Amino acid sequence: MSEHLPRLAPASPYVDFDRTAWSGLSEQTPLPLTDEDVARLRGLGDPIDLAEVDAVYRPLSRLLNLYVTATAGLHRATSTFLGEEPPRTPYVIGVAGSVAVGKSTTARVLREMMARWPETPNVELITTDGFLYPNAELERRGLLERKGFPESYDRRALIRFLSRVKAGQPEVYAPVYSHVVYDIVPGEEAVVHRPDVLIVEGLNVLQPARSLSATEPTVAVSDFFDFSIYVDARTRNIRQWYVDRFLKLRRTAFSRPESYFRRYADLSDAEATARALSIWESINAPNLEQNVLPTRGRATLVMTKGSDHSVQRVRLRKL
Ligand SMILES: Nc1ncnc2c1ncn2[C@@H]1O[C@H](COP(=O)(O)OP(=O)(O)O)[C@@H](O)[C@H]1O
Ligand SMILES: CC(C)(COP(=O)(O)O)[C@@H](O)C(=O)NCCC(=O)O
Repeated sequence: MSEHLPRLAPASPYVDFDRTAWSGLSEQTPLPLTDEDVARLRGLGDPIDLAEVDAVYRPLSRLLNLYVTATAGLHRATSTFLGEEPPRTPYVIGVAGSVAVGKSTTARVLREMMARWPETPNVELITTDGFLYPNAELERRGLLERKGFPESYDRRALIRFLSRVKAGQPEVYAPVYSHVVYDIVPGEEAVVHRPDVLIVEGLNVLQPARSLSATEPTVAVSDFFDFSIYVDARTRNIRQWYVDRFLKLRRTAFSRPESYFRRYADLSDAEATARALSIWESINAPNLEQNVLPTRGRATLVMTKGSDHSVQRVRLRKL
C-alpha cells in the first residue's frame, strides 16, 4: 500500500524570499531613519546604508510590529480566561550568529526601527557577553581559550536575568563586558527597565535546553524568546570580515592604553593578519561550526548576507 503513496519532499518550516521579493513586502510602511541614524548605528567594517535598511529592515520591523500586537492579544486572551489583569510582559527578540557577522548592527538597527512604532516606544538591548564568566573564573575552569563557547557563559545568571525581565520586574541588572579590556567590568551593570521590547544579542542565544543541575528543570535561553533572528553568511566571508575588522581595530580599540590587545596595535598588516587568522581558526571557527551554526534551524527568521554584507535572502518560519 505504502509504495503507491506519493513521495513527499520533507516540508521546510520556512518560506524563502530573495532580496527583491522580501524588500517588496509592506510597501506602505514608512522608513523612519535617516542617513545620519544609519551611520551612527553601523558597526566597525559594516557598510550598511539607508538603502539596505529600507530593503531589509523596513519589512522586518513591520512583521515584528504585527507579531508584537498579535502576542499582546494572546496575553489578553489568557488574562480574560484567568480573570486577571493582563501583565505588561516585554516582547523578547534573540539575535544569534557568528562572531563578526554583524549581529550588533542588526540588533541596533532593529532597536531603532521598533522604537518608532507607537506600540513599542521603549526597546532595550542587551548582549550576552556580559554573562561570560570573568577571565579569572574562565582561567580557573581552563576555558580562557574558549571564550564564546557555551560553557564560557554563566547560563544560570542569564536565565535568571531573562525570567525576571519576562516577569515584568521594574529593574533588572546585568553584568557588563568590555571588548577593550577583554573582561567583565567589575562594579558596572546594565539595567533593563521593563521595556516594551528586549533584544538579546549573542553568539549562543539559540543553544538548545540543557539541565542546570540534576534537580532543576531543563531550560533554554530561547524559551524566553518570542522571536529569534539568525544572521547568516558563508564562513569564508565571515572569516574575511573578522580579519578586516582586526586590522582596523589596531588604530582604534587596540591602541587605547587600557586595551588587552595593546600589543597588537603596532603589528604590520602581515603580522596582524596572521594573528587574526590564528584566533579565528583556533576559537571562533570551531565555535561557529560546533555550536552556533547547528542552532540556525531553530531561528524564527534567518537573514543571509552576501560577501558585501548586504542581505541576499530571508527565510521566515511559517510552521
Ligand atoms: N577586540 C575588540 N575590541 C573592540 N571592539 C571589538 C573587539 N571585537 C569585537 N568588537 C566589537 O564588539 C561588537 C560585537 O562583535 P562580535 O561579537 O564579533 O559580533 P558582531 O560582529 O556579530 O556584531 C562589534 O561592534 C565589534 O566591533
Ligand atoms: C565576546 C564574544 C565571546 C561575543 O560574545 P556575545 O555577546 O556574542 O555573547 C566574542 O566577540 C569574542 O570576543 N570571542 C573570543 C575570541 C577571542 O578570545 O579573542
